[in-house]
Amino acid sequence: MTTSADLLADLVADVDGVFLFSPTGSTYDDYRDLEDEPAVVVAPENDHEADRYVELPLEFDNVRDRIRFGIEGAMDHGYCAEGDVIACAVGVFGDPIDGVIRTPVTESMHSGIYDLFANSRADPNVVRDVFDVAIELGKKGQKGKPVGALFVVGDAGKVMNKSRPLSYNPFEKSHVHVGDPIVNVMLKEFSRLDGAFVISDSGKIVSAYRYLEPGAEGVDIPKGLGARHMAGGAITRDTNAIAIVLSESDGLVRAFKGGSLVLELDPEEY
Ligand SMILES: Nc1ncnc2c1ncn2[C@@H]1O[C@H](COP(=O)(O)OP(=O)(O)OP(=O)(O)O)[C@@H](O)[C@H]1O
Ligand SMILES: [Mn+2]
Repeated sequence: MTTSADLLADLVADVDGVFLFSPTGSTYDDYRDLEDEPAVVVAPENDHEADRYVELPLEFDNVRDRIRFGIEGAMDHGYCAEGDVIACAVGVFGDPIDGVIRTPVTESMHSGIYDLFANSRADPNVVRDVFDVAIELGKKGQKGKPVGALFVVGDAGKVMNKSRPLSYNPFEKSHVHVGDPIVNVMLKEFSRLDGAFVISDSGKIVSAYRYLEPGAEGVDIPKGLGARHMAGGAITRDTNAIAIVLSESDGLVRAFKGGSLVLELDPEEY
């Protein structure tokens, strides 16, 4: 007689590695002394001082994105490689781990989501802060109305060279950084107006109201997206910046790098 537990055990049979997504201390302790390869911890902080650790810069409510991020990060650290099969223990409904997902490490897992944070010119914390602003703006809108916004992050000198002002720059002589508490308020206020925000590698807001003029050649952007997304995508091909775009029409936050769409998030899920 086979029990359902036997069948379910097949899910984790013969895996090459176990990834624990934001485990509690006691869960991590249970795995600490495994005979096989130690588990990889994927979490916002390395609370348990795991030897094999991938930092999660955003919560990634979408479990697929979370797993993709963890696997790409782990590949980058040399914790797994193409062809491996991984058991990912994740919290789908909340904090404690409540699910296990078996996934092979394949080229198609590689969406560039890790690369976006880890290998951008801008500081990963700056990238995260800009995502936070875009997500918050997407949730709340401006006085209840949906707003769109375009943030170009990193390689600011080159971005400035490939753009022109649409209006006076309110950040001209200021030294405001994306992480500053006042910034959320300011960016929300200015996002009602046209153009892009330009942000430096270290998070300084260089300009608002920039009209981007990149070459649109060789840009691979899904059909149906308009000028804001096209300009945002294209500038990331012409420069080493990344673009984070909040769409006024569908409310989604998208990120572009190297001229391609690498991430799509729904602010309502955060
Ligand atoms: N080249 C550009 N540089 C900076 N901002 C731009 C550029 N092109 C368009 N925008 C901004 O995007 C706004 C919306 O344009 P459009 O509707 O064509 O874009 P979209 O990609 O469909 O974005 P949304 O999904 O928010 O509607 C414009 O009002 C303008 O503020
Ligand atoms: Mn539009």
